[in-house]
Amino acid sequence: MQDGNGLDHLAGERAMAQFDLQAMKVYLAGGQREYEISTKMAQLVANDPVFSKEDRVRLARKDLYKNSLRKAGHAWKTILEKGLSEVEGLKLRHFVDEPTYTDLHWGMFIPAIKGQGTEEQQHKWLPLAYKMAIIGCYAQTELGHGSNVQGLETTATFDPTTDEFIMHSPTVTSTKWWPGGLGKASTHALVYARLITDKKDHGIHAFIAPIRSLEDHTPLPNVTVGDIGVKFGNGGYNTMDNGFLRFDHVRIPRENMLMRLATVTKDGKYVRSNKPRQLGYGAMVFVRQGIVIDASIYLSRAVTIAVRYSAVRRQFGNKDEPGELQVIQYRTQQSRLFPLLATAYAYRAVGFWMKSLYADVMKRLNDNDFSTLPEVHACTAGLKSITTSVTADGIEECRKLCGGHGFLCASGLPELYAAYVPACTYEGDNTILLLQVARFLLKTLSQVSKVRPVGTAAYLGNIKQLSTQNCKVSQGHDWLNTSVLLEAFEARSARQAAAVALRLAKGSGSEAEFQENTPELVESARAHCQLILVSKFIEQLQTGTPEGIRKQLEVLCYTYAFSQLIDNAGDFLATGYVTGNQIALAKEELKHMFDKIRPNAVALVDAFDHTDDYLGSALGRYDGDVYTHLYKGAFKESLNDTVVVDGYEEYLKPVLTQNLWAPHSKL
Ligand SMILES: CC/C=C\C/C=C\C/C=C\C/C=C\CC/C=C/C(=O)SCCNC(=O)CCNC(=O)[C@H](O)C(C)(C)COP(=O)(O)OP(=O)(O)OC[C@H]1O[C@@H](n2cnc3c(N)ncnc32)[C@H](O)[C@@H]1OP(=O)(O)O
Ligand SMILES: Cc1cc2nc3c(=O)[nH]c(=O)nc-3n(C[C@H](O)[C@H](O)[C@H](O)COP(=O)(O)OP(=O)(O)OC[C@H]3O[C@@H](n4cnc5c(N)ncnc54)[C@H](O)[C@@H]3O)c2cc1C
Repeated sequence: MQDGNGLDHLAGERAMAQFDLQAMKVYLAGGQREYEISTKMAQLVANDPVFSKEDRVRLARKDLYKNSLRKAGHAWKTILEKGLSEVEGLKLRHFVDEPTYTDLHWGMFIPAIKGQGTEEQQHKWLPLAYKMAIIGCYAQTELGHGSNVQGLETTATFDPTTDEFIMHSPTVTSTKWWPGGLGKASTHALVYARLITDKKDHGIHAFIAPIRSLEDHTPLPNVTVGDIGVKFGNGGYNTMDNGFLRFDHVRIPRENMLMRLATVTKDGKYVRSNKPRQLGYGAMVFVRQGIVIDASIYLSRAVTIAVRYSAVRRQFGNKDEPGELQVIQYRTQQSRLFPLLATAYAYRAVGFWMKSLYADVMKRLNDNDFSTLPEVHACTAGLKSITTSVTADGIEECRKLCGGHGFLCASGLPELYAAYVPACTYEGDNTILLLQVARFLLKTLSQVSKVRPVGTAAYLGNIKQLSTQNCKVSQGHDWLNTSVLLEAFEARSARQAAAVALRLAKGSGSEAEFQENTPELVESARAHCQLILVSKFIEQLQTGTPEGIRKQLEVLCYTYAFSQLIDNAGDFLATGYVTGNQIALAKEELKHMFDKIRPNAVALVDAFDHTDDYLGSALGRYDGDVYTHLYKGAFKESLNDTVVVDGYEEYLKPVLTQNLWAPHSKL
């Protein structure tokens, strides 16, 4: 999608491409219809001055937030006026590209009501939420507890005399802290609190609490609410009003407890449904599955900037070629950049699969089949963890790949990083989530002789074979076989999981021993997730990929798998499945892959189809006209509003003129 001003500095690069660019764009968008919607919504946002991202990094917090409210309001107005569908509206908000209260309203508040509300409750709340007559947030985390959801302290005590719950924040640490949209925008909070009936604590349940007046937006009586303060980076996540919230014996009607999983009757009786209580964590599972595609999008933005810039940037030369070399020609640049490009493609493919996995589990849950829930939980938690960690590190690596200019906000990369890096913490701290995967693996292994593992854990059913047979690769091209690659990842993961399971089984079963082994447990969870990523990327390729792009996708898939193998060579070697020589052969194959990517690199990032507006980067411009725009950009800097800087008279002039006393001068 070219929106540069004519001259294409990257035309030579684009002419080298060896695949069907349009087919790749459609593939990455998830289909022809999705491609058309994306294109339309991207242009709609790019052409509307209200959505401009200019100056975002220079705005003070108050202005930044107000501007963000303006954009969110304008987005909603646009959706209504143009009669956009739900999918179009979602895409439009995506291209507005600012974290804001609507993310939580649509992404967590509504899904939680759908998942945990009875039909009657859905009937009451969803129409209000869908037309945004109320704005909701997801208020789970407190000052004292985030990861440990069972440790939350807010109470909801049932009062049968009035048929109400009394919401209360008994300690400082019980203050709700972090919920996005809570600080200034929300009228309602989905509050996770300890349910107490007749002095009995039934654990954590969800309640809808009105927190601000629908008349004038002031906090309701006995509700203390506000924004928690400025966060990391300029712009970034500061467009979001992450908030605090305290209740001082605030009464809400009994019907405001979401009662699909458990009910409190009028006379105060607590009745659990026969559904697993983990369904109360459903909104987190929903967002975690969506985060995988999101990771691909963020990483692809950074990679687009770094690839285009690396093709424009020239440093040094060699005696064999005239002029200076494009930095993308350097093997070191390729070995840092191309695996990230391949990773962005891998996460896209796996993200598509995640959507189908989620759709499948939802269908099963509707039919009261809960059998795949543990596997889906482990999968969404693990892939959320790996993809966000890799993406955050990848954005930072792309910044370094752009040299000094990457450090300028004009590169778009600092802000991208600041907006993205909290993904490693929200929706579950990444280590906590890997420990969940590890627990799942241990449980699966402990039952393997009785219960055949399914889905992404099915390979653990072959644990004996995977533990005894070693890798057969003897020449480089032996690695160019997806079964060989898959078996390597399966064997490494199975062996790592079995080793730590065995060590724990030999012990006393104490919590201390478990804690002692958590580093190995996290490593084994990571190995399992890397296997899922490689195997699902391969599987997606093998199911109906158009001819014009298959070869390139295969190259990217091998690049991804080989770079994972090499980056984790220590683990692979330690399991004894592969030898040092086999790893060395994979390294050679990876270089061959880089040679195949090189002529296609710019086209492969063009296929992500990011507009210049969405990228917001002088380095990543479609037309490659980097230097002109970096230079022009400097004149937008507020320090350059005046030729002589504000502060000269007070602070610079005295330094320059009061030279009577010069203690360091020897003259
Ligand atoms: C439209 C949007 C679509 C997509 C979004 C796309 C992109 C998103 C972009 C932006 C997102 C926007 C904003 C993000 C804002 C952020 C919001 C938040 O951060 S909300 C708060 C999130 N908090 C957490 O994630 C807390 C992490 N902690 C936990 O999840 C749990 O408490 C933990 C699992 C760690 C607790 O462990 P434990 O004490 O052991 O658990 P418990 O006793 O409760 O349960 C034990 C039992 O249950 C299993 N289990 C745990 N979680 C789940 C689950 N989610 N589903 C199913 N099962 C679960 C657990 O494995 C264990 O099982 P066993 O008994 O061992 O079998
Ligand atoms: C930008 C942003 C937006 C957010 N939005 C929301 C929101 O909308 N709604 C909401 O409810 N919450 C929200 N949160 C909160 C978020 O979900 C929590 O911060 C997150 O779940 C991590 O919990 P924590 O802060 O308690 O971290 P902690 O659990 O205190 O983690 C601190 C450190 O301790 C380690 N650790 C903790 N327990 C263990 C253990 N058992 N074993 C080993 N290591 C451990 C962690 O790995 C981490 O390194 C948001 C957070 C951020 C940053």
